[in-house]
Amino acid sequence: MPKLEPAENEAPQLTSVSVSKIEDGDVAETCKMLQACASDGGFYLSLSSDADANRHGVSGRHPLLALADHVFGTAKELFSMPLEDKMHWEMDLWGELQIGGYKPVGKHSGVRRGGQDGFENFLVPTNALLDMHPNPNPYHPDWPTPLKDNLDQVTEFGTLCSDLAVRLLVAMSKAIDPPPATPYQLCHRPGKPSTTSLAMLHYLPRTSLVESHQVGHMAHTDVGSLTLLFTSTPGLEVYRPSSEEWVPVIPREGTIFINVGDSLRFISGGRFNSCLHRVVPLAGKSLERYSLAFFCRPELTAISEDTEGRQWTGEEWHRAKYKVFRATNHEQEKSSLLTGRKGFLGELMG
Ligand SMILES: O=C(O)CCC(=O)C(=O)O
Ligand SMILES: [Fe+2]
Repeated sequence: MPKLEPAENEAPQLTSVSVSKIEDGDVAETCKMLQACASDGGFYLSLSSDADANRHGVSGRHPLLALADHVFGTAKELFSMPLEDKMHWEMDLWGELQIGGYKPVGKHSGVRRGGQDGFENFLVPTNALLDMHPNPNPYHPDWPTPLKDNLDQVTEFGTLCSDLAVRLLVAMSKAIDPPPATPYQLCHRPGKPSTTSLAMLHYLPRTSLVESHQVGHMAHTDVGSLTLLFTSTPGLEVYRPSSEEWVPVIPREGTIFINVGDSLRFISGGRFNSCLHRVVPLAGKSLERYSLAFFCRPELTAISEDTEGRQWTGEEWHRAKYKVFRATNHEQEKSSLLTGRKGFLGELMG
């Protein structure tokens, strides 16, 4: 008998850990995080706690959350621009690494077989924000107005996300037994060129503008090392390998979701699992969804080995993976690049 989709209130819980406990060196909390990386490949990270109230002032609200609110505002302004204006920044015009620019709805496969995706996104390469050289992508000084007007906050948000990702990598490297030959953070040195990027995503409500075959976000594992995901709207699901079921990620106040990508799976010698996830359509037709995803990715020249012993630089893996996002379902099924499993697309049934 097919497994029932779990109702929200009986969802098998994904692990939740507190950032302040991890940063205070709490061994049990850090082990919980490592276990989640090895099993589901993802976990909730709570940024708010009593300890944070002391650290960050009376409100106890982590500065990253306040900045995220601001960047959501920027994203909403940006996506409300006319399509023809947004297309000036179409990601293919921007640069061949596809770590910057605008992706219109329907460019990639979607969550239903044979269909297309149901979201638009705008990617901001953090290299360009911090104006690094050499830069893998041409710097595009002429940002869309909403981004230009809020560049300081967006830059600060990217910097804080990057700091947090690196602190998590440090905690992981310290706690894992046996310790890695190269601590994970040394492949993610801030200031070194990488494909690290910040994505603003907008899942459109199902109106006449969005065809019925343009739905959600296909099942995939992320190309990089750690993804920091911010959203207040459900829709994201994680595939739990141990029970072969999709588990919903339910947004919680003061909490973000972290997932392990392919690069960290490789760097960890396969001890971590890359989180297989997808975004399914919302129940209400008129609902729309915004999310922010900070993709912490290894340095362009960092070398890691996949589970079949093949070596990749950060850049090579990135290029191989992006090709498959645009392939047909038939092509995608032939390799394990997209979902980590050959012949498994994890599409939404029914
Ligand atoms: O929007 C989301 O919740 C997930 C986005 C995502 O998985 C991605 O862009 O890689
Ligand atoms: Fe993803």
